[in-house]
Amino acid sequence: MNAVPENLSGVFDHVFTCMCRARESLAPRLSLHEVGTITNVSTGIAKVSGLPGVGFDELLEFSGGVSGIAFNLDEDEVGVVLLGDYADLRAGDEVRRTGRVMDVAVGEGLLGRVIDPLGKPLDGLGTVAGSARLPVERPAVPIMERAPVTVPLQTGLKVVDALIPIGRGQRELIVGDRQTGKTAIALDTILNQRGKDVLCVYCAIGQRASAVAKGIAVLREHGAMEYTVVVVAEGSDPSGLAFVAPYAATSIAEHFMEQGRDVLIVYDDLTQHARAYRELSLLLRRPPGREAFPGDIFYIHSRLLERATHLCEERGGGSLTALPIIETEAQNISAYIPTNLISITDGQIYLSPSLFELGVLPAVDVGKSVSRVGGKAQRATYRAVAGDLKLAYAQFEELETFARFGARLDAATRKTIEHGRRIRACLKQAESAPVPVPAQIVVLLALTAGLFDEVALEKMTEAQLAVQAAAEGIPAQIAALFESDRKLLDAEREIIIGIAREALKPFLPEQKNQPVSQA
Ligand SMILES: Nc1ncnc2c1ncn2[C@@H]1O[C@H](COP(=O)(O)OP(=O)(O)OP(=O)(O)O)[C@@H](O)[C@H]1O
Repeated sequence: MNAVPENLSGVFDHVFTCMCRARESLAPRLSLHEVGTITNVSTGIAKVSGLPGVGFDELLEFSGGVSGIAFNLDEDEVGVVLLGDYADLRAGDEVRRTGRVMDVAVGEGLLGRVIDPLGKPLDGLGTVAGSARLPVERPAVPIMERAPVTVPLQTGLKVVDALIPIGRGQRELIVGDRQTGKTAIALDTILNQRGKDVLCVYCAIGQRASAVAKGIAVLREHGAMEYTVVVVAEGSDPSGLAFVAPYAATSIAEHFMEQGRDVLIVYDDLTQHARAYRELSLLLRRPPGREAFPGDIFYIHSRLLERATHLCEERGGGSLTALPIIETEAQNISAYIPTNLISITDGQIYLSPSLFELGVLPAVDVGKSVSRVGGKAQRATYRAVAGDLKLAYAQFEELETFARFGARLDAATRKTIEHGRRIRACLKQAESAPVPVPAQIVVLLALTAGLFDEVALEKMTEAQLAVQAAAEGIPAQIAALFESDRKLLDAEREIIIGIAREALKPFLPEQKNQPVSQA
């Protein structure tokens, strides 16, 4: 306690100071809150008046805990996209400004969780413990802070890793008709990141609840949820949630990337995202353009995918690889949304319904697929084998069309076709069964060396599984080279081919199944 001064004026001073302090502590703290009213509510949209100071993208609070984003700022009305159940909202209800933009919880606590784009848990495992919050809309990393794509992101799918390689920090589109295995490719890639120090974010947009549950079950079954965050906006959720879902998922992924981690994000799928945005824009009476999409439909996807990158060393060297999925109708990849996405991304994996019907799974059409930057990230061993393979496969596809007409073929052409059929058989792969790098390399080397050419087509699946299993026998010092930038020496190649030859013995015709002399 302060001592009371001895002279009288000092006492007055002291009393006065105390009174001032007391008044300050009693004074009510006033802060201004703008409160508006709803003038109209329709499907996922509200019109609000009486908020003259509201900013674009500002988060607004409605009664019942529903939030919304200020989307259209007109002179006397604000068009708001609703982010929750709007059934109880009525014209005349109050709307409050929050003075902030929408943000989402981020951090390690989200790994293994299934959440909605607002960060609410959907898995019944209690509240989500984020370590920080980040705005859902963030500017992309400036060019000067980006590094070239140099490290491969193994998908575990032979056809992709060998022929359409993806690098960490790349954006590779997965495009195809309905039910052609688009989700399966993305999920397999996530499964293959187990033990590879890559965190994953799977963002399901506008899908049926059963399809999402199936995907999550696959991830759980293979122990992939430990390093994965699942962000879900189901088909039955308001369009506003579907619209913000990929941005929120990207902020979650970016947080890991900024800590120097490698991250993979899957957007399944952006066709539904574009449709949700079209619905909101039409309800907000924005002018429709081609296919009734609003004028800024390209921008909503480019600003999203531009956030995927490989950061330079000064920024921690993390990376964010994006696998957006797009659904086409009747194989029309030149429709509006697919062409937009093709031009934004660094390549595409095209899935063909005709290959799917023929049972060539994954149904990747190698001719229409491309990876514009991943080739530079591909390891030297892969590049050496994959170069020959791509050429041989392209030749085969061309010749196969002629062969269908029953034309009489010369011996060389027949050989090319038979070899091509074996390449196709080797690139087939079951779902949820990613193949590790050594097993892929031994199969690909055996293929290019023509070892499979003597195996009957109907025995190919079994034969290549045997070769894959034999990869266990590759000496450790050679297996270590697969991760390095050095090409295999001829002697090392021979060792691997010898292992494959041994594994293939039981599948060769009788007369060939003799002990092979070294000569
Ligand atoms: N490599 C594979 N081997 C066997 N079956 C597969 C393979 N890839 C996909 N499938 C099967 O094909 C079907 C369609 O796969 P998926 O759901 O991934 O396709 P989609 O194109 O994502 O479908 P949608 O258009 O509904 O999103 C599924 O039943 C899946 O099990």
